Amino acid sequence: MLPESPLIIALDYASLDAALCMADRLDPARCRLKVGKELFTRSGPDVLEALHGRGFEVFLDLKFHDIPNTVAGAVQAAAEQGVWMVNVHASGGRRMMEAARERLERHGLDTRLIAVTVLTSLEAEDLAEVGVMASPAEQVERLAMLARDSGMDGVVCSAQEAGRLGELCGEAFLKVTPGIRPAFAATGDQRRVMTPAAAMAAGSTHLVVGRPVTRAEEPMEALDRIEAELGLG
Ligand SMILES: O=C(O)c1cc(=O)[nH]c(=O)n1[C@@H]1O[C@H](COP(=O)(O)O)[C@@H](O)[C@H]1O
Repeated sequence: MLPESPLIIALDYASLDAALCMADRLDPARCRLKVGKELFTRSGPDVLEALHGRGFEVFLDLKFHDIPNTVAGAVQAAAEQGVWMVNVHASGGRRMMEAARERLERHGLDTRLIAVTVLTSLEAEDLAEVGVMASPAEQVERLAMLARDSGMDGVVCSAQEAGRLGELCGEAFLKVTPGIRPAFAATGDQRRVMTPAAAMAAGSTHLVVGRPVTRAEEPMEALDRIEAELGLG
């Protein structure tokens, strides 16, 4: 792993075969991989074993959100399968996040544990519809501070919020930012987006990139262009 590579490629595929086909075109020295809900629900832990076997570090993105005991058990199960990072929803609250942290510590598991703040697909009107009257930026700040105080290693947020969170929660607090759109890629369903270089300049520690690489006609070329933009490699 290039220690300086902040890139996490989202393997959002409907089958293990399709996911491994893409993984085989990527290089574990140049990126980490993210396994999300669709792929994991279809393939189960086999996908983790297959990716670990190919030398990739994996972010298991299942965004757990449930009562504390249930989330702690799920986080433990993920960590015991050797994943590099796992996440929960910060809106699950302090006791849920603390239970997850405590469970990892009790079992000596060093998987990074981060919390999702406000999804990058949501805008102010969407929050208002679910009864959150704060702006996305305010809600992200509130949830990030709660996540830090509850023992999380960092948060998932939009790059637009990463700078402010650096001031509030410190540089070492991880800011994992999806909604990354290089100039050559379509925005799609994302709302709060930024280019890779702008996202790093804004204070992101890791960039989650999905379709701009995985749907590109030449995924490696897309990765090359992002690395060039970031001055990597
Ligand atoms: O937790 C995430 O990774 C995540 C949080 C969020 O707020 N927004 C978001 O897009 N994601 C994930 O980041 C990836 C973005 O993929 P692309 O939009 O294809 O680049 C998807 O796998 C999403 O599930």
